[in-house]
Formats: sequence, C-alpha cells, structure tokens
Amino acid sequence: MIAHPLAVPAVHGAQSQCRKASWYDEDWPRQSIHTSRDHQFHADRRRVWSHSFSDKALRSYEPRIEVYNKALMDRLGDHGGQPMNAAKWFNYYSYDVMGDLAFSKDFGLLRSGQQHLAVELLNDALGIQGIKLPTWMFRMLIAIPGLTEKYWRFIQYCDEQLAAQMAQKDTEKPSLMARLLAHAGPNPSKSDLLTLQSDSRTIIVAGSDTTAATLSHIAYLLAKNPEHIVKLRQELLPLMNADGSFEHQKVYQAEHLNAVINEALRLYPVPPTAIVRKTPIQGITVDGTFIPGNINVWTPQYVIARSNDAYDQAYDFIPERWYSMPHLVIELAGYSPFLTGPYGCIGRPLALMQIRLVIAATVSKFDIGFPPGADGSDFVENTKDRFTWGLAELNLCFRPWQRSTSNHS
Ligand code: HEM
Repeated sequence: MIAHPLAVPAVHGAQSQCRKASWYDEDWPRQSIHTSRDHQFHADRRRVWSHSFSDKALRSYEPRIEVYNKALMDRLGDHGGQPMNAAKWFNYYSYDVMGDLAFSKDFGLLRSGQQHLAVELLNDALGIQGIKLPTWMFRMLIAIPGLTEKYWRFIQYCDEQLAAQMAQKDTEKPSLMARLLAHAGPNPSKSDLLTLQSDSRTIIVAGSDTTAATLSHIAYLLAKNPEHIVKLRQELLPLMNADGSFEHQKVYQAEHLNAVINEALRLYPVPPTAIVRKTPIQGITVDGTFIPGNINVWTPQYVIARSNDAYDQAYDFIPERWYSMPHLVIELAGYSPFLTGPYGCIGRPLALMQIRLVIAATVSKFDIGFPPGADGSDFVENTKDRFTWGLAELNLCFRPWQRSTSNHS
C-alpha cells in the first residue's frame, strides 16, 4: 500500500507502466472491460464501450433518468419527514436506472419498494469478494460446491440478464448491452459470449453500486453540514425549470454542486482502498523512493484523503476547497476518485449526470437531517469496505421544503 499522493499518478496515470494485478483474474476465463489484464484486449473493449458514453448517448439517457429521479423524490416524500433508510432508496434508484440504461428493463424497485433478488445477490457476491483473499485462494473457494452458492447465483443472474437482452429483438430504448451485442454480431463466438457475460456483470456492479454509495455519502454529509444545503439552493434554484425539474445542461457547471460531489468523493471514494496494480519489471519511483518491479501496489484514496500531505484540514468537509479555497488542496495529484489513465472510469459522465440531477432535485424539495438524537455515526462506523462500499443503514429525515415557506434558505 502506498499512501502518498504522488503515488496516484505514478501507479494509475496515463504514463504509468503499471498494469492490472492478478486480483482481476478472479473470474478467468471470463474477462470484461474491467477485469481484462491484456492491454490490447482492454483497449479494444474500451473502444466498443465508449459509444455508450458519448455526449449524444448521454443526452438520450437524461429523460430516462428523469423518470426514476421523479420516482425517488416521490418515495422520499412518502415518508413525510419521518426517518427512512436513505441508502436503501438510493440503491433502488441506481439499480432501476442501471436496469433501464443497460438492459432496457424496468426492475421496478422504486415503484414496488421491495428488495429485488438481484440487489440481494449483488450484496452477497460483493461480500464474498470483499474479503480480498489472494486470487488463488478465492478461486479455490468458489470451486468448492455449495460454499459460495450466492456468488454463483449472482453470476447466473447477470448471465440471465444478458440472455434476456439477446432474446429481445427490437427495442425503442437502445441499451448499453444491446450496443455491445450489436458489435459482437448475431452469432457471438464462445469467447465473445464469455466477454459479454462478464461485461454484463461489470455493468450491474459498476453502474449501480458506486452511484448509490456516493449519493448516500453526499446525503449523510449534507445532513451533517446543513449550511451546504442552503448554499446549494442559492446556486441551483435560479437554474430550476418552472415545473420544478432540472436539466443537466443547466446544472452541470454549477460550482458548489460539483464541489460538494468532489468533496464527498474525496472523503468517501468508491472503491475506498484497493485498486491493485502490478509494477513494471523495472520498478517505479514515487517522490524519490524506489518501488521494486513485479509487485502488487495500491494507493488507498480513503487514506490519502485524510493525509495532511495532500489536504489542509483533511478530515473536514469543505467543498469550497475545489473552487474558491484551492489552498486547502496541497497535492492535487493525489485526488483521483474515477482514476485517470487507460483504466479510468468510463461511466464517469453518466455517474456525474445522475448524481447532479438527484442532489439538485433533493435539496430543492427537502431539508435533510438526522432523526432526533442521531448524528449519523452509526452509518459511517458500520459501513464496510468490500472493494466498493457495503453500506450500513442510513437513517435520515427528508422534510418537505418549499421556497415560500422559508425566510432565508
Ligand atoms: C460515483 C460513481 C462511480 C465511481 C466513483 C466510479 C469509479 C471507478 C473507478 C475508481 C474505477 C477503476 C476501478 C478499477 O480499475 O478496478 C472505475 C472503473 C469502471 N467504471 Fe466506474 N465509477 C462510478 C460509476 C460508474 C458507472 C455509472 C458506470 C457505468 C456503467 C461505470 C463503469 C465503469 C467501468 C466499465 C469501469 C472499468 C473501466 C476500465 O477498466 O477500462 N462506473 N470506476
């Protein structure tokens, strides 16, 4: 582990010779855009995926996302300001959005309010991976019949989503998976099929879990620091449409909104710790220290975020450090919540669009606070690092708020 801000560009930057470590082989022979360790295979796969994240594609997703955004606001409102597990509802929201965009399928979690088998399986599967066993031990464990049944049921579930998508002929709503299938052609080879199955799993995990965790942490931080809800409203309400909705085009440059998201991702990055890379044979040098070749390294964003070498007042939630108080960022190179370089998050623009629109809608409709006597410490203390975050219950009150009912905010 190298908890040094300058290790981030050295290990993950565009010029770095470090490559994905054997941890990514856990699913071999399946390899996706995320798990492939073959540089050329990965670059080719990324090219295929990139069409789904163009500006044009993103614009076409916005009305689809808006449907789930409205449903989420309805659900937050249904509780009438009483305590509710916000992490659960953000999870349902991000899973519904992922189902629609990735598979043209409405999973209906927000509508039904019922835990979906897939979310349960996803949590169980990530729980097993979160133990972070050495790859050989993990592969041995999952080969023992019955021991890791839930893990295999999740893999099977992802394969079924792909099969359903393959069976679907024409759809009015193009999906990420349909684009990947179109590229593979009508009769994908056995290895193409393995890749598509693995990509299906990547979409389900990367496309929902990360966004839900970030929304939950932002809501927690806003409940703890309500002065930033006031500040967000001052910035966002002038950008709101007459019907109370927001357009991404109008809010994507809102500096305090972006700063709140940046600061939440600094304090609670996903994944928080281990994005493991293998150093090149000749080794690397970080701030004058030589790191030998052929070893596993990672640069824990969670730890670097709390380092005084990287940030002034490192433990404090100060969104302004990202625009009007840049002196509070001592070493910017250490901040990389979506990673940079060849393996950086391809879903970044989609994730940011969803988060901006949900936060704008939430603060324009609700005050966010903790139930009486609570301060949210249960949430942070019981949330676990299991590659992404295994979120604990986040009990929050969303009290309806309207501009006319408040004097100052
Ligand atoms: C706040 C939300 C998100 C955060 C913080 C985030 C962060 C990251 C990070 C740090 C990585 C590198 C992981 C590694 O190398 O093991 C990554 C990779 C990836 N992310 Fe995201 N992500 C988010 C949302 C999304 C969404 C919505 C999608 C959409 C499907 C997505 C798709 C991917 C994919 C496909 C990769 C693998 C890219 C590659 O290896 O070339 N992510 N993400």
